Amino acid sequence: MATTQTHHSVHITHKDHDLDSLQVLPDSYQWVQPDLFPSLQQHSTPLSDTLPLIDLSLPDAPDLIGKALRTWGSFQIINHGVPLSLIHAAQSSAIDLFALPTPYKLKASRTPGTFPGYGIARINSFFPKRMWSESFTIMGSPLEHFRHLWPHDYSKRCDIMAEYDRELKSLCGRLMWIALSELGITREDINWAGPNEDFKTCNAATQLNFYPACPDPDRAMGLGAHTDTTLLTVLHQNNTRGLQILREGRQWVTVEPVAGALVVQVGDMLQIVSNGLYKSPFHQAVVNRTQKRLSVAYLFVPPENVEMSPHKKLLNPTQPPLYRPISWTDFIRIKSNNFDGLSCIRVDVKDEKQVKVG
Ligand SMILES: C=C1C[C@]23C[C@H]1CC[C@H]2[C@@]12CCC[C@@](C)(C(=O)O1)[C@H]2[C@@H]3C(=O)O
Ligand SMILES: O=C(O)CCC(=O)C(=O)O
Ligand SMILES: [Fe+2]
Repeated sequence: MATTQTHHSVHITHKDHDLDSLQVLPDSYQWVQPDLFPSLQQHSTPLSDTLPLIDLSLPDAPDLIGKALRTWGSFQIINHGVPLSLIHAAQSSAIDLFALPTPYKLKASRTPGTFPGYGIARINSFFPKRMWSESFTIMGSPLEHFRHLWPHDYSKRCDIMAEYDRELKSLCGRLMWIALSELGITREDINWAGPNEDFKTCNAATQLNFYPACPDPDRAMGLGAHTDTTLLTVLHQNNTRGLQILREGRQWVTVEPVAGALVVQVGDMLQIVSNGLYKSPFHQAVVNRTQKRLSVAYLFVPPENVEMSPHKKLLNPTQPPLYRPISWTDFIRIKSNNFDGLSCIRVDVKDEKQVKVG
């Protein structure tokens, strides 16, 4: 069961395992599925569904996106405008990074209490066992870290990541307006989209995730089930399966890799703004015996210190706000101690009648 207790540090030290070199799965990696989804066992009829794949260049895209957001909280897109060459360049930097000798990677480790750098996922602290993965987080410029990793070759790689950030930020801005207009929210209704109303004042992190081939994949977990603390997450996975999304709280559905496609997911902050009409789906990444897997996730978050709240256009006496206003900075702090962050900011049922709507 995921608890608020920290089981072990999320900072890698030289004593940690080099996953590539292990022939058997150590006990510390033998995953215990948390008791988070009790209904998973009760339903034996499979939902024979696949995640919607939407062509962003077609006129019916907004309508299809609206439907996918209300049901899955996720979809894949093609013809999204992000150059494939750029996606591949980012991916190949990630491949090079994780292939570096461990001492190099450790020189670029996350410092405690901060997000950027090399290490293991923040959510590891909520689970009793270790996850079969490594990650590198970029927030702002990766220059200081990249200088350690590639002393002679960091500048070109910084440029690629800066370009990736620009392209993905502009895609996220487009997707935000589609998601909001499907709820009847227009440009006049949002005061935190920035001077050009393109959400460029939002922040973002690019997370490189690496899952080495695993000697005992059925008993291991790449990245445990979680929801993202974002408005939107836009993810590219290489051609190896692994990402699974929890459908209707009752079945894990594998997201099939589609060349050049990007997976879009609702994060907790958009669940708050949409007052629960869009839900951030639980997702996890499983591993396999023969292939290494790589994903590049773009985590798009609200501007700093701006409170997000259920949008007033969505509220009425029968639909009161479900969450109290909160900034990303305060919410990520809550989530660092609580696995289920949203339940901490839910407006109590008994208080609901007293909340003024308008
Ligand atoms: C912008 C973000 C979002 C973060 C924190 C910060 C930088 C790294 C992100 C992730 C990426 C991997 C899953 C996650 C759960 C994790 O452990 O680190 C994410 C987390 C969150 O969504 O809460
Ligand atoms: O590797 C994946 O497919 C999932 C990554 C993920 O969930 C994340 O980075 O937040
Ligand atoms: Fe995630």
